[in-house]
Amino acid sequence: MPYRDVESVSSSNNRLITEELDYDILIIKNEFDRIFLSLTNEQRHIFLDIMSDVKENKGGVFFVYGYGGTGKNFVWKRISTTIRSDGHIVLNVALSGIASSLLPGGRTTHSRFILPFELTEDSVWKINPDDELASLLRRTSLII
Ligand SMILES: Nc1ncnc2c1ncn2[C@@H]1O[C@H](COP(=O)(O)OP(=O)(O)OP(=O)(O)O)[C@@H](O)[C@H]1O
Repeated sequence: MPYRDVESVSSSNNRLITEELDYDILIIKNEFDRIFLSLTNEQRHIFLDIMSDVKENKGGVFFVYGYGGTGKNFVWKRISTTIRSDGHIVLNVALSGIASSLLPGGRTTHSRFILPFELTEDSVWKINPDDELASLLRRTSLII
């Protein structure tokens, strides 16, 4: 018998990873189909650029700018449903609680990454490579 992959064994015991994979794929796929055809050309370009890096595991960083109501959250929903319907992990975070509630499965950045409340220019975020959160980050395809 082959040895079991250490990362996959620890993943199955990791509450944070289990939570992030605990989406109803059928509901996600329905949501995906609903949003699929309605992206504007500009939204489609953003979607394809980001998804291309995600699929090739390139580790890119994107900054998407747009006035209020121009459809940024709409693109995040489309990207999130695409990644989740493939059984992968996307973490949706925002600085404020209200903003995070607009994102599918959203959490505040402080809560998700267990950041210190008092942040200064010199703040350093430490994470132990053996922590559940570190394993979650290793399994994560995209952070929005
Ligand atoms: N391609 C689209 N097809 C249909 N509806 C869309 C599309 N893009 C955006 N919308 C709708 O337009 C409204 C505003 O979009 P959204 O909330 O994504 O904008 P936003 O840029 O994230 O706004 P804000 O910056 O204020 O949070 C929403 O009701 C959204 O469902």
